[in-house]
Amino acid sequence: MDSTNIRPSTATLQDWQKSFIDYSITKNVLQFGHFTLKSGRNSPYFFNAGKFDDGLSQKKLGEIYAKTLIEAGIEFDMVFGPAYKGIPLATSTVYALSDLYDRNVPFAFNRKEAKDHGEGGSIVGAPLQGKVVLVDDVITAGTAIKETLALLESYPEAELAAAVVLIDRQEKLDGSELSAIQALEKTYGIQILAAVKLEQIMAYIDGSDSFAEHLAKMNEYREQYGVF
Ligand SMILES: O=P(O)(O)OC[C@H]1O[C@H](OP(=O)(O)OP(=O)(O)O)[C@H](O)[C@@H]1O
Ligand SMILES: O=C(O)c1cc(=O)[nH]c(=O)[nH]1
Repeated sequence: MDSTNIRPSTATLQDWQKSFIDYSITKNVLQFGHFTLKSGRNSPYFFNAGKFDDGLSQKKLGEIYAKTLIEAGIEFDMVFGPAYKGIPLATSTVYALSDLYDRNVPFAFNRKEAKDHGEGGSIVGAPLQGKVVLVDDVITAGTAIKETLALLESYPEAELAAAVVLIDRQEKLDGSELSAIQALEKTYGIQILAAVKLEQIMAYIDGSDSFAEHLAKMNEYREQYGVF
């Protein structure tokens, strides 16, 4: 790519966001290479929250979700984690809400395949009711959030009040100029919060020689699929 096409970064980063991105790189959660996304797009980077695979990681993540929710003043009654990667995130979030904010919040998660023995069903945990906050790792096309909205249609006492993700990939939906977050907020009126946006990840690695090649590929990807 011609370097004159690279848009200068205007993204600002708070210290905790820098620490989080740095930690994600250290844990190999934030990876660079060739990845096929659920949407079918070929991405030069991937955020694999499954590599947050120990107690300290989950503690840090729980704190980020809890802080994001509380500081945004979101009103909620329970937390929902969509399978699979949303499941540990939901437990870490409610643990942090209890530990740091003295709020004992119920949580639930789904099974990808309904169980037909034992307790049965596809929802595990607290009854789905009241204002639900979804926690997930990444938003790309918003499919996971739309699936949760569809699931909640069977639970008239529950409404999706908000969603919190770690990473907003800031990608245009096919045939649209809107990102998944913009489209979901517009269509369903739900608030979606992201701890870190792609532009902030790019600003963080900008200037580091070891990431220069990856950054160039991310710029190309962003020119093709990104919202600005
Ligand atoms: O915004 P979207 O286009 O839905 O993409 C993001 C979703 O994709 C991944 O989950 P995946 O469906 O791969 O399932 P997993 O949690 O079982 O890995 C990721 O954990 C998000 O939930
Ligand atoms: O869009 C996806 O499928 C996706 C992107 C990403 O960065 N991480 C992830 O788990 N899924």
